[in-house]
Amino acid sequence: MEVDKYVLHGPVSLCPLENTSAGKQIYNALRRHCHLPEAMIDAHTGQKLSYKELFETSCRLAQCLQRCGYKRNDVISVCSENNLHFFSPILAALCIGVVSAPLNDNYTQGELHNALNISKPGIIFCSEKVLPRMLEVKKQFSCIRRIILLDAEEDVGENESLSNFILRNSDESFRNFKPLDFDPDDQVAAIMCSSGTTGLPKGVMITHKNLAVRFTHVRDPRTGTQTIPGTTVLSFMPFFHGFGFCTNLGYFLVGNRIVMLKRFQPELFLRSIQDYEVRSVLAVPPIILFLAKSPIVDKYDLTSLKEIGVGAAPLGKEVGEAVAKRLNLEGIRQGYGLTEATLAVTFTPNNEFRPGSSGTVVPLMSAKVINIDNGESLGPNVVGELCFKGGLVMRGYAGNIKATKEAIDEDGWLHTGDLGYYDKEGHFYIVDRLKELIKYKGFQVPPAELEGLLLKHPCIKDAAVIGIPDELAGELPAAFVVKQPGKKLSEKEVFDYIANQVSSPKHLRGGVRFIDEIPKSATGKIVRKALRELAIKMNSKL
Ligand SMILES: Nc1ncnc2c1ncn2[C@@H]1O[C@H](COS(=O)(=O)NC(=O)c2csc(-c3nc4ccc(O)cc4s3)n2)[C@@H](O)[C@H]1O
Repeated sequence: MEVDKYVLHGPVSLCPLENTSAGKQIYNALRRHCHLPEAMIDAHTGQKLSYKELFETSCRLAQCLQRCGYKRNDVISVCSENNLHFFSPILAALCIGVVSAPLNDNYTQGELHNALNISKPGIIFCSEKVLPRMLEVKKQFSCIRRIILLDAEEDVGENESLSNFILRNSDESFRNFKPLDFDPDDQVAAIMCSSGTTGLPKGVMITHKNLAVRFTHVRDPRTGTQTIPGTTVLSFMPFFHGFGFCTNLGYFLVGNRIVMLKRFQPELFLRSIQDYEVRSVLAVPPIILFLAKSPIVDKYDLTSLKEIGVGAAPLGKEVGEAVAKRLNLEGIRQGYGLTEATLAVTFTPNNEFRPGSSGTVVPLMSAKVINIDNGESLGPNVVGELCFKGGLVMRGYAGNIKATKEAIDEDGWLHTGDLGYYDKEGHFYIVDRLKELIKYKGFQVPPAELEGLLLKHPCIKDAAVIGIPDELAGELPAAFVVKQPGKKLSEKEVFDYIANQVSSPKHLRGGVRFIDEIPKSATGKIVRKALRELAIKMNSKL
């Protein structure tokens, strides 16, 4: 173990790290939970999926994929709003070493094109809502051999419904299906979209080993009550994002009763907690702000709620304290995570609530805070870049060795691009972001992606995008634009130009500002700090 006195190590894991694939672990867990009547409940319709149904559907799908010639390292994609069967193909893929590439169901065709270029799936499981876009994009990808509808009762054109795909490609011999054996450290389980510290979205390769480490956390009683089979949890984070993806896999492993929302709807969110007597929920800061401020919260009986976890973006200390007081909780469990490290790498351990802190290092991980000028490890209460090492760190970015080496150094330390510090008791506090990444309501907005689109506009000579602080959303994407000489262009035209090409979180809600020149360093990098200061000055004149 690292001897540097300023390296912090997570506590000894209370659950043994199983050296088997995540697929085998999930298979064995689902089989164990077959007596539990409810795995997932759709809060919109009341429709239920039992653990027996989830287990059998996943085994049947594994048999289907094998019969369709899918082997280890082949890729499937799932592109759908949260759905009862979102995870069935993913659980099947985990069992046979096929890689899952979940995609944002709100992606435009252009965004889907970029993402599919990374993962190149053979089958896409999508919802009827996504199908039209997927059919258009499919024309440019010869690798895509099938599109299967997760939420259709019957086939749609030549695209099979999930039930018909299973009917036509599996039989009762699925009961003999057994997950394959392979080295968990060697096998990629999922490719998740993330832009990392800079540039365009990349494909984060999460291995079976990464998931196995996460699975030790979900069974660790120090991480909360979600560790108890049958505990009812509310799940509404997008399943395609690392936060929702990995937490739900953990819920299945434990045998939780998952009440699912397709997206956050205030009344349904509160009514679901009340009616299903939800005990635990994971959320992003905007939802915590809602719980702190909305008058409708008092209309519902939320006394079943004993645990709220939050992460993916900064949470104001006062907001967390206000919600804990309003809901009669000891505190809000904060976690800090990134897609490149599977899920949370720091987390509020049992009953060690520190307002404003994102918790302590999780088991099987190590952390250090480094001086960004000389790379030296820093002691407590000194701000520097957060770095993490251990079993949660991704394999790398798919097909991008250069970006991988920029993120993970030769000693295996993941450089997060986040600034923070830890106190004398090892509680971490996130202070700011070194990296370009903008977080709008917990969603990633890569400036480079929007800058690339802006530079394609005939009236735009140069452009830069930054995040403007916002109490509700965290940050709002804002553009600085240099017009081509003699060209006319309005702020609304720029806003609409971007909005027509990208999904909602990337819209320029922070505004569009025209300037004569984008500030750049000697190496041609955009000086975003100068733009943040300019935005403050310009706003102060509004
Ligand atoms: N707690 C936090 N405070 C401040 N910023 C936070 C943060 N967590 C992520 N971030 C920011 O999001 C960036 C990463 O964005 S990302 O790639 O989209 N990934 C994520 O945001 C991400 C992936 S998993 C995950 C979490 N899992 C959890 C499980 C339990 C729990 O209680 C809390 C959490 S947070 N977050 C980080 O680099 C950082 O800039």
